[in-house]
Amino acid sequence: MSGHHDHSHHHHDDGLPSLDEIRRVLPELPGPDLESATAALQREQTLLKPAGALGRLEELVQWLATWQAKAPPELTHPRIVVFAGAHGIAAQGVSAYPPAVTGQMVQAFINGHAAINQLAELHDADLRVHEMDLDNPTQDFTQGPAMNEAACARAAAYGMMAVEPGLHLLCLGEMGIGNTTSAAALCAALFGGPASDWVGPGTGVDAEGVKRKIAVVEAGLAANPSALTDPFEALRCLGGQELAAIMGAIIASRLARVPVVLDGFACTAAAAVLYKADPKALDHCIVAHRSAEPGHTRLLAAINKRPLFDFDMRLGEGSGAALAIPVLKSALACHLNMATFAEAGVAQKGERPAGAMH
Ligand SMILES: O=C(O)c1ccc[n+]([C@@H]2O[C@H](COP(=O)([O-])O)[C@@H](O)[C@H]2O)c1
Ligand SMILES: Cc1cc2nc[nH]c2cc1C
Repeated sequence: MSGHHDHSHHHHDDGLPSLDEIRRVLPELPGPDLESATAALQREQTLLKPAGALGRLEELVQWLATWQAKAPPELTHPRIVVFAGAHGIAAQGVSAYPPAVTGQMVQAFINGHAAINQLAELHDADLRVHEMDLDNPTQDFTQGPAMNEAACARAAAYGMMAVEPGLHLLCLGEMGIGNTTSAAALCAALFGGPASDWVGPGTGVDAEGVKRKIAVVEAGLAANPSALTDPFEALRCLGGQELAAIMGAIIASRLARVPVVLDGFACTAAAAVLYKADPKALDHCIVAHRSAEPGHTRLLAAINKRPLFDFDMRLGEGSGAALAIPVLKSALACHLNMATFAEAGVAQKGERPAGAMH
């Protein structure tokens, strides 16, 4: 030990946790609450339906109970958080839209003009939009790390602050022109394989654009050899502020007992950083949908997640995650309000018919 003033863990003067401190929380994250899971399962088994007949709706209620640590679980306070970040590589022509759209869409979210506004309102979810330093895009990662240690840690800590105890569900989303290129580079660093395995059309670039994206991802990996050595280093070198914030929000949710719904490709890529550091770190997360972005299918396999639905969506901004809210509410309404066999006076499986001859 080096005495009282050990500065070896990159403590920042701003009092925010460093990436190393975030890394060291992972082994200490709370596990599943099996008591609540069991209580929810026991009620499920009494309800008026053939055993297992509500399929994944039954699983979802168990999942809510397990990670809220509450039986029955609740879903009157869902929150949707959208983090917006600006990417240096957006200047390389990797998106079908100009970089300025990131800030313009933030304004649209504030004005209630976007798809996510409609979904949040329809499903009574509290929508929060966090704009992350849009005037200061990350560095172009083909030239070196996208973020320095402090910027990445600050973004992660900012994401952690978007979570409060008492929330029943957190739906995560992102907005960031260029971030499918960043996410593809992150996936290639985390899981290997050629850049072409992870790159797709994003907002809708043509075949030439996809080639350009592949070249940018390859150049990014070549310029950041350290990204292959560690998941948090991959995030710092190839990620973006909104992706670091999503990573932080996932950890904070686990600590606050808030189950998490992940959205599409970039959102899942940010989560995959944690999976790579500790496969149990995403046990409190579900992936709402399979994005139309082709790399998402490979990414879902890499983190061992099965999405709830596949609607060919590729919007981002938390839209897929928001669509999981009515599914979860439906599952919970059945769990809370159905009658039991006994209450309804309906015969159980294998019960002897009343008055049957023997
Ligand atoms: O959610 C997805 O899977 C998804 C797939 C393609 C594009 N997006 C959205 O489009 C933006 C990134 O696309 P791009 O082409 O600029 O890299 C970003 O704002 C995302 O929210 C989102
Ligand atoms: C218009 C537009 C809306 C979006 N929402 C999330 N990503 C987006 C990208 C674009 C281009």
